[in-house]
Amino acid sequence: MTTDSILDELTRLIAARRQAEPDDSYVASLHAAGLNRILEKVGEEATEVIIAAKDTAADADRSALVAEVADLWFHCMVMLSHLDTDAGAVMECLQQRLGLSGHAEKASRSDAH
Ligand SMILES: N=c1c2ncn([C@@H]3O[C@H](COP(=O)(O)OP(=O)(O)OP(=O)(O)O)[C@@H](O)[C@H]3O)c2ncn1[C@@H]1O[C@H](COP(=O)(O)O)[C@@H](O)[C@H]1O
Repeated sequence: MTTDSILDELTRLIAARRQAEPDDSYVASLHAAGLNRILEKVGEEATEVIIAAKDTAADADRSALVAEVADLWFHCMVMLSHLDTDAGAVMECLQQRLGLSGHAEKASRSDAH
């Protein structure tokens, strides 16, 4: 599977699981618990990414870090779905930024002020 198709498939799965029974689906249980619970999970997973990155710095094995980033991306995707958008919108945003230096973008914002 390509990276694009994995993201598309996960986006489709997450949208479909929104209608499932919370007992049958982790995604449905997050929606049922509500936005605050989803945001709590995003915060927890972000913290776990930071801890894994610190631990990884002195280690050759990146697998724990990669797994924590996967957890964070997944929970962000559930958050986007809960708020009626998806990873496709984020990809479009990133596509528009391709080739635009972060420094140049920031300078263009301060010029506008
Ligand atoms: N990619 C994921 C995925 N990544 C992580 N997780 C779950 O996210 C949870 C993360 O939990 P934590 O790491 O915080 O550990 P925990 O101890 O369970 O956390 P607490 O809830 O106790 O705080 C675990 O239950 C993982 O199984 C995921 N659950 C589902 N998916 C995808 O979503 C699809 C639909 O899932 P269901 O809705 O469960 O059918 C699946 O087919 C997968 O493709």
